[in-house]
Amino acid sequence: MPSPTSLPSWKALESNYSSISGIHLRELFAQDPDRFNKFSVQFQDLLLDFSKNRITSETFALLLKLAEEADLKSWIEKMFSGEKINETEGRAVLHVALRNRADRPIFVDGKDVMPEVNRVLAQMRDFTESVRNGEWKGYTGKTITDVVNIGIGGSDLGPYMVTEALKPYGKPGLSVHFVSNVDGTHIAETLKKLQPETTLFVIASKTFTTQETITNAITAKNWFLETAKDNAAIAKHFVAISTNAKAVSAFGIDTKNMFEFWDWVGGRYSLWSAIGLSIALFIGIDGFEALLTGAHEMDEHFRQTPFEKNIPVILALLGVWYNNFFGAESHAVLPYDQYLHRLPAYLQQGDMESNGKSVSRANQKVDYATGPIIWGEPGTNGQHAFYQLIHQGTKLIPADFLAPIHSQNPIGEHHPILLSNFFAQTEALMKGKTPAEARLELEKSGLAGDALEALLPHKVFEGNKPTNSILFERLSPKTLGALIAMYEHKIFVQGVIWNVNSYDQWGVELGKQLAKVILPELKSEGEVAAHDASTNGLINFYKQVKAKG
Ligand SMILES: O=P(O)(O)OC[C@H]1O[C@H](O)[C@H](O)[C@@H](O)[C@@H]1O
Repeated sequence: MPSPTSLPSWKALESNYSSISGIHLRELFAQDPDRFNKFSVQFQDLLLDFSKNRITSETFALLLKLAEEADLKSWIEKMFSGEKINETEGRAVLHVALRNRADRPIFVDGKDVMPEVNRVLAQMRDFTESVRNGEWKGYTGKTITDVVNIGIGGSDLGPYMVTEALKPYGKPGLSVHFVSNVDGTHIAETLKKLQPETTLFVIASKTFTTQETITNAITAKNWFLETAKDNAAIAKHFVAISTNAKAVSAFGIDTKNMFEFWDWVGGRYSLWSAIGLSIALFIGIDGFEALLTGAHEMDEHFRQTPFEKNIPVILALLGVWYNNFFGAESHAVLPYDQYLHRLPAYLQQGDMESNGKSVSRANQKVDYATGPIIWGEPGTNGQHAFYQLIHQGTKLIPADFLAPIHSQNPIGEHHPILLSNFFAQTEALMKGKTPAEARLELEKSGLAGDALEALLPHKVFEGNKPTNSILFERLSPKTLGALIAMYEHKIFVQGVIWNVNSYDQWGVELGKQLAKVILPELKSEGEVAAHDASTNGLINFYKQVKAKG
């Protein structure tokens, strides 16, 4: 696979960029009344309007050509057929198998993975139903009222984001909590609200070696045993989700209370696996399967739709366009739905841990930009915080706006007000306000002379800021599944174009290694001198102040 910058379409895009970078989106809309129809796609209840992007038909054609030249079609087939495309770890990448509702056989090392996937799903069904209908009892015979998922990264962000997003579908009387941070405050504040006899702990860790998760799990176990005083009671209150049965039983959880998944499921792609147990407990297994169905349908759309109508492909190509040709460093995710408040955080791991790479699949340092910085907040909160910078700052921030047509809480005028802000913001970002328009407004307000001239430049909006608008009927489990899968495939396509392995994460290792060295130093007597002056200084300052009590 050659460097993307050597592809003919890349060169053509460079000259396309030179010819269109001076053109304003206003002009593009004025030139072509059909622009919305040309640059929007509908898939089921979801509409993607990408007409407010700085592209012409020629740009779009060249971007599609880039996908062809990057051999995207065959990469998609490689992923869906279980090829080991995570080369540095020698693993297949098969989150699509977890939601393969068509049960199409998918082989890894000559073995169809689907029977195992279905077995664990059936185990999740049995377990979640018995907890939800009260058959599963705690050690004193009470039903479970609280589920605490202990996990971090991919073993936290997905289930947390989804249970927040699907709150209206949750079972009344059953609450879910998430503890991820090793900061004792996280678990302490969570446990304050809970009773050991009605609490179920779900210890979620692919490796079951993650320091934060094991530390939190031990604290949870100690807290539980302080009251239960009987190790046999653990079986009723602790279950594990992992690929590492040995470590699970070493921790003291019976492996019959373990839900398995496999090394071909990446952590940040694992909410579809048993890692989704807390989701299934909260919304029920049928709701969880609806989430899988939504994702599966997006998978099929991605696999089978020509690139020009393929939503993940289009989003990915537009991202490449801004990242590599306009030099945009970040990408904002702006959900106009309070239930999606954790989506930006979830996508930070999904995207940044996947494509935050600087070495190519050819094991060479890349000389082009790869994954963007992902950030965002729900609308309208963001409008009153950072939109100023998007509108009038010096940086180009492409953004995704997402919203449901129907609110789950249709109270008074709230939802039309929310959506009017969505539409207004994307319009304002696109159109801006010209100096002539701003002047007219100021004149109408009675301003004149030097005062007007001084204020005028501050009142001008350049506009020409690109946005994607993604509207969907309502935030159901199925639609949410489709939305998440849409972003997963967007990330995949960008990884293919940038020629990086989106499925390893070596960059998280160094800090872990060094923390292992520092932890005993914090506990030992005397000053440390083994690090650089800054690190020594910080550690010794900590020790001095700590010693004072
Ligand atoms: O599920 P675990 O094995 O506990 O891993 C939890 C997380 O930690 C790692 O350091 C990785 O950065 C993440 O990709 C992973 O999701």
